[in-house]
Amino acid sequence: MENKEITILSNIIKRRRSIFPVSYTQEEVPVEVIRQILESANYAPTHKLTEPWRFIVFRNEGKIKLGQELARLYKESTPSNQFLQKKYDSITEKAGQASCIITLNAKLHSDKIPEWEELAALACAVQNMALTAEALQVGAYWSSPGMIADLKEYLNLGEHEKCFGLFYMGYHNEESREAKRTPIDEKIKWIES
Ligand SMILES: Cc1cc2nc3c(=O)[nH]c(=O)nc-3n(C[C@H](O)[C@H](O)[C@H](O)COP(=O)(O)O)c2cc1C
Repeated sequence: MENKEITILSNIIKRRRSIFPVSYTQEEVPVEVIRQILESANYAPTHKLTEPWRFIVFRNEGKIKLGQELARLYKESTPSNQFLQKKYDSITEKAGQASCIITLNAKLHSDKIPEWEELAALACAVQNMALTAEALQVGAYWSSPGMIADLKEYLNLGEHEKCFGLFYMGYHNEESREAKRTPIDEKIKWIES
């Protein structure tokens, strides 16, 4: 008998693609849908149950201001001979195109476990979000521009909190596309004796 659960899960995993703001429609992702996506994040595995994932959801004027701050940080941190006006403009444009931007933060517990384990747990949480978004037909992608290292003050993060990315989301009109991956067999070694 066909196992429906594995078929559904496998389809969602393989179908999920990073969908970028340029493809988002202007239809708003409702707060309940955002909450449903974040609820999935909360079920990620977590060593010593530190549950390090923390999120700040930017919508409406909030996301526009975040875009302006990211653009300002880009300008501030880029030598004038490397500064690109096109890139500067695209940062605020992306914030305008997205329905919401979620900052992907982690609360570190350096007395309990190393930072990489907290980051790994956050990444598991983000994958849960991405798969849930796909199942709800919401486009999303994890963005990790250099400016996130300088966002701490703007985000008012605690002493032990760190930002590891931005999760852009929006309904979209993109055709489904195949994943670009080399075969898994090239990445597995079997040892049986
Ligand atoms: C930790 C992490 C950071 C990423 N940062 C960026 C980024 O800054 N810019 C970008 O265009 N894509 C970023 N991506 C998305 C990748 O480009 C994308 O996952 C990859 O091209 C594979 O495509 P797929 O997600 O559609 O399978 C990031 C993905 C991960 C997991």
